[in-house]
Amino acid sequence: MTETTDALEIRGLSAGYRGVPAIRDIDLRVAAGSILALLGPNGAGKSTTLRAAAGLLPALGGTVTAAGSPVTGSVERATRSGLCLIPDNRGVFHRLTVAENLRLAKARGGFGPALDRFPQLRPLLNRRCGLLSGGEQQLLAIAKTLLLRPRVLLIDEMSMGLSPVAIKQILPELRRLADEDGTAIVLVEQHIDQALSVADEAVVLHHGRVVLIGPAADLREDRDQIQRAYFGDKER
Ligand SMILES: Nc1ncnc2c1ncn2[C@@H]1O[C@H](COP(=O)(O)OP(=O)(O)OP(=O)(O)O)[C@@H](O)[C@H]1O
Repeated sequence: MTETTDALEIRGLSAGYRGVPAIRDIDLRVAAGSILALLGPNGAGKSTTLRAAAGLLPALGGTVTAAGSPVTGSVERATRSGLCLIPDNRGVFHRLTVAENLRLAKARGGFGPALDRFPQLRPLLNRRCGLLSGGEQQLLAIAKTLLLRPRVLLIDEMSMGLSPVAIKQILPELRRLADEDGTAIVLVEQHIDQALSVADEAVVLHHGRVVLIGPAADLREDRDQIQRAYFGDKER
């Protein structure tokens, strides 16, 4: 990629529920074509960070910029700037078929390009989404989002409920999306090794704050550092 500006820039972001911050002063930058693994123990604030970045939660402080445009606190502006969130429930409609779910993306050229990328979905087109496996549902969620040509893709709990085989199938697709389409991806993951295997950079949150940030390649070699961050040791 020749683009050098960050596709997603989060500065000093605080957000929470009923006015009580669950994340504080979060700084994150993700370049186009890059994958950031957002890690941390249960309740650290990973989902809250994604929701606030996507405008689903108002910011109590700080700013979010997507593809160069200010989008803080606005789903509409975030969507217009090409920011998409795949929530932990995948955001697919269980009573609709795979084809109907894909049609909802209202892609100008139809949903053919999504099937070219994920041919495994072709034989499932007429199946109701509720009858798909977890991995197939996640592939559908990614395929549907891909039709929107996201510049920034936020994925919450990517591998929740998926078998190791399904995870191994999906992670390279995310890498391809970043490498070939230049999409900036933030991946919230409980499986640290899987996340580090595909990410360029990783951030660990603890009690709503960033406690560790570094290149994924370095953190793969130094698991102790990640371990300590999960217990709240701040190393940056
Ligand atoms: N809807 C809500 N209302 C009130 N508090 C919430 C709500 N959602 C999350 N929280 C609280 O905000 C904090 C951060 O939660 P969040 O879901 O962002 O953490 P997480 O890192 O994604 O956790 P997990 O890995 O368990 O999904 C937690 O203390 C949680 O209890």
